[in-house]
Amino acid sequence: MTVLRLVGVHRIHGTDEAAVHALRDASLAVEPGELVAIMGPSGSGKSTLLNLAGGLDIPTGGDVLVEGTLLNSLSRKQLARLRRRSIGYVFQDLNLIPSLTAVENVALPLELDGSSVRAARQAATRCLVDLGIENLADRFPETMSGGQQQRLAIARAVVGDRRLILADEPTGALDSRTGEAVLKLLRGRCDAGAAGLLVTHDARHAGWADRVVFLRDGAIVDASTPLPAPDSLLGAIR
Ligand SMILES: Nc1ncnc2c1ncn2[C@@H]1O[C@H](COP(=O)(O)OP(=O)(O)OP(=O)(O)O)[C@@H](O)[C@H]1O
Repeated sequence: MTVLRLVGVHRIHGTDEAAVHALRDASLAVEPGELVAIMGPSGSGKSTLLNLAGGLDIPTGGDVLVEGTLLNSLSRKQLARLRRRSIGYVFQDLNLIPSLTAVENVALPLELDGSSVRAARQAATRCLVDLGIENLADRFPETMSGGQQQRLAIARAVVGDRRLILADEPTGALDSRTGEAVLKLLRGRCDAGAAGLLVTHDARHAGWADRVVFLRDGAIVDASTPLPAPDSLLGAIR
């Protein structure tokens, strides 16, 4: 089943003269296993698209469906539950909880969703193992490098088998090698069956995606296959 579908989606912020048409008639489908990069100039609507896909914002027109469920047909409570269960976010601002260890940070969304502490810890540990970062399990975020924190944020986004992963410039200020390692984790989750949307300004990062969707002034103006990322950068870690 298509994991994410946008059908003729519009988002207008503000009203009258102050109105900004942040997204215009955007249609997009992302299937299981696909990683789609979203590129475009600053202000072209990339974050708006991501927020709408994740149910953090409501379209002014059109439909957003996650695994066939129309988001604007849900009550607030149902939407919150769907977001917790099906959608993982990785933002530049990582929002890791400093007083919790890595495994506790990753377990938290599952506990909030009603899992027992024990089951949540087990699932979090499995997730850290899957992502190859189990060595971080008992560390607190402040003792980790930026790249380790970013990998942890990805673990928290994908724990519990979330089907849709939304990443807004997830490599932030990381050096290119660490950034590529973070993208490799995202790619791996998509290869394992999740659907991913990756907002990036960097064409090399888009090289990890199956498709690139270009936005300009809120409209999808092109969709293409990305250029392969240079072997020199990827050879060592892919
Ligand atoms: N809450 C808001 N109120 C008013 N205008 C907004 C709001 N959020 C976004 N916009 C406007 O909508 C347009 C699209 O913004 P958006 O953040 O989606 O672009 P972006 O492509 O993600 O930009 P960047 O690359 O700089 O993050 C911009 O003109 C922005 O100023």
